[in-house]
Amino acid sequence: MLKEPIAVLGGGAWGTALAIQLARSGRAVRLWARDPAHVAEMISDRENRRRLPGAAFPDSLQPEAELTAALADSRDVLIAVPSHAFRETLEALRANRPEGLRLAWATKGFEPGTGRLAEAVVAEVLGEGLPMAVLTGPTFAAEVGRGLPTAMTVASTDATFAADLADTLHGDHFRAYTSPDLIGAEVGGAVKNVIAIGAGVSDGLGFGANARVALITRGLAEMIRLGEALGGQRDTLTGLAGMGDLVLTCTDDQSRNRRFGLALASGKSVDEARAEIGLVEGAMAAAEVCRIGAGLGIEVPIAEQVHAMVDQGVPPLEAAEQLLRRERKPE
Ligand SMILES: NC(=O)C1=CN([C@@H]2O[C@H](COP(=O)(O)OP(=O)(O)OC[C@H]3O[C@@H](n4cnc5c(N)ncnc54)[C@H](OP(=O)(O)O)[C@@H]3O)[C@@H](O)[C@H]2O)C=CC1
Ligand SMILES: O=C(CO)COP(=O)(O)O
Repeated sequence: MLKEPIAVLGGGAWGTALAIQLARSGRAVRLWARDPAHVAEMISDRENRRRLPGAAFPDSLQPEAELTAALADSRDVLIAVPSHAFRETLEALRANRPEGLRLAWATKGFEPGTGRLAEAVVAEVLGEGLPMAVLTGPTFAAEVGRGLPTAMTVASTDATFAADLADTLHGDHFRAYTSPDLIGAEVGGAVKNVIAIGAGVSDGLGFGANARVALITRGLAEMIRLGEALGGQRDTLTGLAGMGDLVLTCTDDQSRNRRFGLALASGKSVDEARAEIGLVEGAMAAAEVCRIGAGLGIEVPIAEQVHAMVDQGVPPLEAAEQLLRRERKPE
């Protein structure tokens, strides 16, 4: 087990839950958040009351307000900020780049506005050749914070880095599976959020269990088509990082993406739903899934209707009817 520190960048629910899980192994963890007042609260409370209340910090977890301090003795860095803040965080990291950097991220989404995968953004900002890993899978932060049984995927281009991360995360109630398929893992985590908005809308409109499962299954088909075309593997997309996370997010109200869909179906506007729920990655990713699909000549009909509702003001019932009116075709 590695004892050298790891820095977690991002003091949201997920950065905090992962920092706690990494620290449960006894490894030193520096948790950096951008707001010094928030960090001061975490230092005195020994928990993140703003974002993950009730999950006590293990002794080896140290909140940090200064990025330079968080990175001073950590060559392993895990980014857990939202996708819209990913590039900016990489740029801050570049300015303080540790010697021998190995970079992981737990962000789920494509870069808003460009549709780039996170690994492409990493290569652009930090250069090629860096050991990279994605932490993903069906993992609600609150449940990880409470120590409830969880399984996740650690996908990496570097087998040693994957093994080091998985060893640190793995524990009595936590199973970390390794994979070499970074792209499949990334696409699964980004696309499932879009489909979960659709599942929330469907349930909110009262469509029932048949429609929900039809969306999940046909959503998986969209995810696999897109993921394979981008270079990901089918096994990854039908595993924890793809189907697992898709089912979790489409079926449980802990999901913000699902709740956003429920809110739209109840008549709330996109802005009202966002204000109520906070971060909704799928609302940003829908346009990017459509952009990537169009570029590759791949059909993504569910993502298109989510994009229409979120970005073009199409009412939920009309979007659902568009999907139902599509031509009959072989499965
Ligand atoms: N929550 C979950 O269960 C899971 C989340 N994820 C993914 O993790 C990522 C983060 O989500 P989550 O932690 O839940 O989000 P939260 O909404 O809980 O928190 C977002 C955090 O990001 C911080 N942040 C926003 N912009 C910046 C920035 N420019 N620089 C630094 N920090 C910034 C916010 O800081 P501030 O508090 O100051 O606003 C906040 O602490 C998302 O991509 C999500 O899909 C993945 C798996 C599970
Ligand atoms: O990614 C998640 C669980 O795996 C969290 O999903 P939400 O962002 O929809 O809450």
